[in-house]
Amino acid sequence: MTVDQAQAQAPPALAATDIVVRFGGVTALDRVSVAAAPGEIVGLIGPNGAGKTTLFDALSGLRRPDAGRVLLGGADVTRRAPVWRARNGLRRTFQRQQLFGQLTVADNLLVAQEWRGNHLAAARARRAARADDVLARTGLQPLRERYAGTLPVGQARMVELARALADPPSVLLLDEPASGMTKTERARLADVVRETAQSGDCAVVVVEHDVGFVMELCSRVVVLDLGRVLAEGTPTEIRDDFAVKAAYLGTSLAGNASSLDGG
Ligand SMILES: Nc1ncnc2c1ncn2[C@@H]1O[C@H](COP(=O)(O)OP(=O)(O)OP(=O)(O)O)[C@@H](O)[C@H]1O
Repeated sequence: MTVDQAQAQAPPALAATDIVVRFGGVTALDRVSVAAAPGEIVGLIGPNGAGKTTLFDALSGLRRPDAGRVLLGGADVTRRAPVWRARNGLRRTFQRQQLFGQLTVADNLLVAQEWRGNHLAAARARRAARADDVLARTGLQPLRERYAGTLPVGQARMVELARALADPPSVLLLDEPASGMTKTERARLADVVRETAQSGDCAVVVVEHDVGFVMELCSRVVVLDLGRVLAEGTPTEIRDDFAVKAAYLGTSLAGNASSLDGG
């Protein structure tokens, strides 16, 4: 069975249907639906203010939608708190970093596993081994004893990703993970995300302003504009979609229209 066939058969790890979020008179999301299967990497792009972060907030439980449903592994979690979703496999990073700056890199990864609450020596050793494994996979081993708050932005972003992986996720939401990263860091980020999706059977949704990065990394792309799904398809289909180009032109992201053309 090919990966595509397996994904077609598997129930979505994450599915949101007809999500509506309003802020007073502003409809930030207007019946938005999005799904991601285990092993799939979905890109979520759109101009500033399109509703990308609001959708992540609804998916992760930080904002209760005015309408619509969020399913995690087939279970309706719409009314579940963020912590419940996190304990059931959903992890998220934020547009603005949310690291524990006064802890070391290694401790950031250990804290992420504390909710398991088992403090027997064997359990602690398992958590430390898992943190070591993730630090190695993300190239962060040399920084393990550094305070997270002292790291440059690209490395700090990688620590955020590593912390999200410290306890294996079934769904991973990444909000602008590549922002502030060097080219080398981006390449590593892409490798780690691919590996997480494939070997961890994890559904990944990536919000990223770097459209070229999204087109390279994702097998499917959803384009939001003014709180609605403007287009959805493979990177090639999205590149060819005139409406997508029109949405990007005339916004502060106009420069990315050329990324749509150039890949
Ligand atoms: N807390 C809030 N109160 C009022 N309006 C909000 C709030 N959060 C978001 N909005 C509005 O909702 C809409 C969607 O915002 P959102 O931040 O989700 O967009 P975005 O696509 O993530 O944008 P960006 O790419 O700039 O991060 C915008 O019109 C924004 O002004």
